[in-house]
Amino acid sequence: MPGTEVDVVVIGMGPGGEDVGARLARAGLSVVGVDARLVGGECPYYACIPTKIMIRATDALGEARRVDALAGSAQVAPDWRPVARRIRDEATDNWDDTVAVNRFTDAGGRFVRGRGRITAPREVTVSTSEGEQVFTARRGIVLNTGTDPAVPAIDGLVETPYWTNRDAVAVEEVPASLVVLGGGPVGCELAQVFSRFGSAVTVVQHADRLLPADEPEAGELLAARFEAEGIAVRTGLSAAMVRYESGQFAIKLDNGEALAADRLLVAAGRSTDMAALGVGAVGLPENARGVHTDERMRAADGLWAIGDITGQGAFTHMSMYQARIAAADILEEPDAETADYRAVPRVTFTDPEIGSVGLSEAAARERGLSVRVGVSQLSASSRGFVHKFGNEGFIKLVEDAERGVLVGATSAGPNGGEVLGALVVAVHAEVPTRRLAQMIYAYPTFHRAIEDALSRLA
Ligand SMILES: Cc1cc2nc3c(=O)[nH]c(=O)nc-3n(C[C@H](O)[C@H](O)[C@H](O)COP(=O)(O)OP(=O)(O)OC[C@H]3O[C@@H](n4cnc5c(N)ncnc54)[C@H](O)[C@@H]3O)c2cc1C
Ligand SMILES: NC(=O)c1ccc[n+]([C@@H]2O[C@H](COP(=O)([O-])OP(=O)(O)OC[C@H]3O[C@@H](n4cnc5c(N)ncnc54)[C@H](O)[C@@H]3O)[C@@H](O)[C@H]2O)c1
Repeated sequence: MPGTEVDVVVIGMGPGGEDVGARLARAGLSVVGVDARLVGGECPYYACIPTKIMIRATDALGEARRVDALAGSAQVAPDWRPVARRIRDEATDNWDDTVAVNRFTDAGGRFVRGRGRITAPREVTVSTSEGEQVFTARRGIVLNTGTDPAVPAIDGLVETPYWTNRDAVAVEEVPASLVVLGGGPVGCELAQVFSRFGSAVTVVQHADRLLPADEPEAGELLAARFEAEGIAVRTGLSAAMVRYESGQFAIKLDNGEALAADRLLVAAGRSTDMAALGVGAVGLPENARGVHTDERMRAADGLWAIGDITGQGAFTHMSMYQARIAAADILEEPDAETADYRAVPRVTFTDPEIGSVGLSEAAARERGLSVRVGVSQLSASSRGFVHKFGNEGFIKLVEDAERGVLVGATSAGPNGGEVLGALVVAVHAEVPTRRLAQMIYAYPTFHRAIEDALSRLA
């Protein structure tokens, strides 16, 4: 079928898709952006922004509860309504993307709401509420279709009104009790949010620890804090059966243990459907979990892929980073930047915050590097002494001893994600650990623990 000719079609307008589309349109290309749901993707409407608004409120509650120990007395009466209101009114415009669509069309792009599918090389067919539209993309197609919440194959689960992150961000009332299936970043962040707002929360985690992608010390730290705050954590377990009757979930774990809760949040990872995107039409495997790209984000002739589907880290900053690289390649910019994944930062915004960059100790050893590790506890630092309640955390450094540079680091504790910034520079710029040890670290800060961890490298 002959289609409308344009320069580029962007399928999926997540953070990176919106960015690459606007960059190309501003550069004078004719760009069609296609999204089946909301322009901006998961991050502003269902993920980063609404959950971080929840966490801002949760952190305020956590600090207020420390007043009695530090500064007199404070009565804390959590109220979810301001949180729900901020998410609905300030963050998501009641899940309306008019502002984002206008931002894209003001940049010169054309937006089509519908589901896009690659039907031939450089050809996209979009199913809209008014029928099908076909576009031929002279320069090519950019895929930024993201992921959906994975729903594990558990007996009875799909017949129940379980929540995913998309439901959890829109709740108007905090449930009295909640089971969270999955102890990754989504499960951990939301478990603490609902617990601090009064829910009785149990986290059921299949892996043997919370946040298994991070250093083991991070999972242990978080499990200890969860236990102290009354969040039950069951690791090494999953649900074998789920039922929903009379407003209650009945969950049978695979060790036979029975749990009951008002709500069940499924936070067990993400899924993709490559076959539905039609990647087979350009010779890519349809049963893959994502799309493999080169360092210019090229996936096939006339096809670029960015964001979660590239498997380089499901983060908004990754999607935006790759968008910049893909745009430069499509625009054939001289000396265009290429992708470098040595220093990918990630922060789980629990209290304590868990920030990490680069390789974990185990990953560095698996690569055969000659590893030295240095760990410093924040509670033993001057700032930790001053901070007292809520001072748990650590800095862990992973050095490639042969080259004398850091290849990975973790910063866990109060403002752990902010302290991480210095470590991201160190890993990214390969600053010699000798130079880092000669730096002056302000007293008494949490980041001064980096100096202590450097002195412990062994
Ligand atoms: C609860 C939660 C919290 C998170 N918090 C953070 C955080 O604090 N920091 C962080 O960096 N990351 C966070 N993330 C991850 C972050 O949301 C994603 O990495 C980010 O949204 C980037 O995804 P993306 O660019 O791949 O696309 P997405 O944001 O997933 O967007 C993809 C878009 O493509 C559209 N689409 C899909 N298929 C089609 C199709 N066939 N046709 C048309 N349109 C289609 C979808 O409708 C969607 O709008 C969080 C994720 C979750 C679930
Ligand atoms: N702050 C952030 O940057 C942030 C926040 C949230 C999510 N994210 C990103 O979004 C992505 C999705 O996060 P996520 O936490 O949903 O996924 P995840 O894959 O990181 O974690 C899911 C966890 O669920 C567990 N699990 C899987 N099946 C299970 C089952 N049947 N029963 C019990 N546990 C089970 C796994 O062991 C795993 O640890 C991640 O890649 C993450 O990096 C980032």
